Amino acid sequence: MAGLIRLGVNIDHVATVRNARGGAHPDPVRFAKLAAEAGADGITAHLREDRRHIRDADIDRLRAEVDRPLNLEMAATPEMLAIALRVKPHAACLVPEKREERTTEGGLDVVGQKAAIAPVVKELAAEGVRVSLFVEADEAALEQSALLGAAVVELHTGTWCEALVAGAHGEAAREFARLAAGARLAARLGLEVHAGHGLDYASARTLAALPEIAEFNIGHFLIGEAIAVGLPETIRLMKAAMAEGREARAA
Ligand SMILES: CC(=O)[C@@H](O)[C@H](O)COP(=O)(O)O
Ligand SMILES: NCC(=O)COP(=O)(O)O
Repeated sequence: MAGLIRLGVNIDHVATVRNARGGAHPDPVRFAKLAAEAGADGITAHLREDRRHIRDADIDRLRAEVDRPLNLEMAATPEMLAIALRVKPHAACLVPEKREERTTEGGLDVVGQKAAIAPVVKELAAEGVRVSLFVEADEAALEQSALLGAAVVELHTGTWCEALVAGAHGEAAREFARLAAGARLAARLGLEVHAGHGLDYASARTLAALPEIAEFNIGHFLIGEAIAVGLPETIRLMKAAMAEGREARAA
């Protein structure tokens, strides 16, 4: 039987909530520590070029304060490369980025952009950073990823997850078959196989059956669920604080 799949917890959207008010609360580093205590195998954070959620200082603190491997998601740009070489995360996952997108919309064009990606992979690897390429589960992308010298590919699961949520059964079945074939090919090419984007309990359960997959990176769903699951206790603590204030006044 294949070993257990590692879980990388993406804390981007703690920072999204923090930034909505421009203050320091909630703190993504606190959530990363809680995730680590709860069994997360790694922490993932995407430092977008527009800094819409995670910021440079978050990355520095995640590296310094959290006792789990940090997977830094980044565009393959000179600015991000300089940051990664300074921070030296455990891993760097190169992802495509568009300013106007709400979230990552697909895999990296490793074939069309190989000239730009190759030196980034090389420099990171030379500094001991494990390089992962976030790609579609397609033959050309996987073969090119191996040629580029990446240690890992993270298969983009977003299209499959969207089809599942929409109840588009035919498309979901085709996408799952593509992911399964991609995972097999990537493993044959000597790449470690990760998967992520849009995963929830149901899709993670289904995808975990693929024996080649070593790691999932999951964020948006986990943070959304954490708000729901954590709300009752938070309300209890707030009511207790309010009652204590009243009692103190009466005393
Ligand atoms: C690369 C990927 O699929 C995501 O982890 C990415 O970080 C999504 O970006 P947002 O967190 O900004 O939605
Ligand atoms: N690389 C995928 C990731 O880190 C989390 O993606 P999502 O669960 O926030 O969609």
